[in-house]
Amino acid sequence: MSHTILTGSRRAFLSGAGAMFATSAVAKTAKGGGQPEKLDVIVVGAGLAGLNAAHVLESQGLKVAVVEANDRVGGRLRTGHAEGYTAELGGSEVGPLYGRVRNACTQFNVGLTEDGGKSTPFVLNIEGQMVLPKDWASSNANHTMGAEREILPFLIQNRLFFDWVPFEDPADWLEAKYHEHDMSAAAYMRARGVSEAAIRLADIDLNGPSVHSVSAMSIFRDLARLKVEGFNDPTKPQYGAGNTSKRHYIVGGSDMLPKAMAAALKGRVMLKSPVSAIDQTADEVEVRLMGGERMRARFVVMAAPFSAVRYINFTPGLPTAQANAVQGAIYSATTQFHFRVLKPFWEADGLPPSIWSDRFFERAFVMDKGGAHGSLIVWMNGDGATRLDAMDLPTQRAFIMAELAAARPSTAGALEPLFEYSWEKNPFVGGNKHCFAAGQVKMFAKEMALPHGRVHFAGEHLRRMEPGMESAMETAEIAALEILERA
Ligand SMILES: Cc1cc2nc3c(=O)[nH]c(=O)nc-3n(C[C@H](O)[C@H](O)[C@H](O)COP(=O)(O)OP(=O)(O)OC[C@H]3O[C@@H](n4cnc5c(N)ncnc54)[C@H](O)[C@@H]3O)c2cc1C
Repeated sequence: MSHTILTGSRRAFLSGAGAMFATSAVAKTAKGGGQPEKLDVIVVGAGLAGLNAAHVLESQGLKVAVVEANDRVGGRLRTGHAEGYTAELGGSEVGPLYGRVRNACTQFNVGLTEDGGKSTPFVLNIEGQMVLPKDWASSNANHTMGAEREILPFLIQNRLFFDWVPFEDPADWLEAKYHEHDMSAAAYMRARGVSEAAIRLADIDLNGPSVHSVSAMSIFRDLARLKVEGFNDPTKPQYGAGNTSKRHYIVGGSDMLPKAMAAALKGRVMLKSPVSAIDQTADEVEVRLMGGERMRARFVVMAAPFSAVRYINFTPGLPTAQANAVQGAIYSATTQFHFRVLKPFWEADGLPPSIWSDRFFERAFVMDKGGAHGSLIVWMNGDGATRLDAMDLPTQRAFIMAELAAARPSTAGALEPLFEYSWEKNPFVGGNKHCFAAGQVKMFAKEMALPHGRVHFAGEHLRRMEPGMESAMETAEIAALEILERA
């Protein structure tokens, strides 16, 4: 069997713009009867979590290898490039309190900028009507009730849940006294007299599968953390220009950071190497790759999302709470379509450029980058994206363009497709972020991150305090420290 070892050439290989890995970098593993190489730690997954765990462990002298299922490092940090346009298809905003991400940028010589592009004002497109935000309260497309009528559809979730957050300190969300809030966001709203029309609109904006499945605790945890970073005006959106807290973006694209981190590792980063099984004894762990290769180490950091861990066989099996957390994990699907704007369609109809809609495309942000007239990004979350994932992406794209034109005829002929990406269709990621379904915080949130013998867990899905990229870094640090205490 032929193996490619990425050692000396790895740095140049990884830092090449848009580098794609043609060969799996599996080294010194054995198939069948050969003697597998002994490592201190095998890290599964080359997202931020896996790469950060590998760095912390290497910095303490441990021998580490990273195995990655896909043909690239970075996981949910993924940047597309077209002439004059850099498209972030995954994580991009570096929050003001992302100490670990910011440190890593300094350590690995990756730049940060405040310039992430500017978004533009929205027009609402509800029940086939174009409604200016100032006219929403009196619009006949607005079926919400009483004081709700004043709240713009994309602010309903923020506005309502912000006032209901039951804990001040985001670290408190695991405490048993808050378990009574661990019910679906829809049930939570209903119990507080929110109209069905408002619940339906809140569902469109949710970054989770659906308000009917996601626990209110998932929303509270996010909002409590946002409050700490200074988001204290729920009359503004969390995203885009509405969020005034200082955010940064990675120069050259978000995936520059994981590429730099991978290039700086001493050990191997093995691409196209999906792990299929983890067998452990009291002394060591054997990791089996889908190709049949086996590797051994004293410990494993499992930094794959639970949506992918569910396809890995563990012997002995995971404890019940953790197995339930893996099998029951729900992820928010996200699909994005990026278009270059060929002509300023908003000048033709005199409406604000961006659109927030109850049609399939949900959100269409016009940004000031990507050409003379900027770009348009369609961003679908949750069940809305899942509904379309049965179609292949080109079919989805054609459908979305038709939907945009039906909502707003001036977009016809005004958009040139650039990129599209569905996170749910990536079987090794499965979605944008982990959410708890109703009842799951109570059922297993405390146990899901515990080590299973010699296997330690890391990744965004195990977040305690921090969100997004920072949570990947934080949980990796915890897993690495747990191992260092035992090594
Ligand atoms: C559209 C989108 C927008 C986002 N926006 C932001 C934002 O603005 N700010 C922010 O902070 N965060 C944002 N995030 C979230 C952020 O990107 C993630 O939280 C973070 O990158 C997750 O890192 P991770 O290492 O935990 O997981 P991942 O990045 O998913 O890495 C896991 C890795 O494990 C690999 N893997 C899976 N199964 C196996 C297997 N069997 N064998 C080997 N390898 C395997 C996967 O291929 C993957 O590379 C966004 C995410 C998305 C998708």
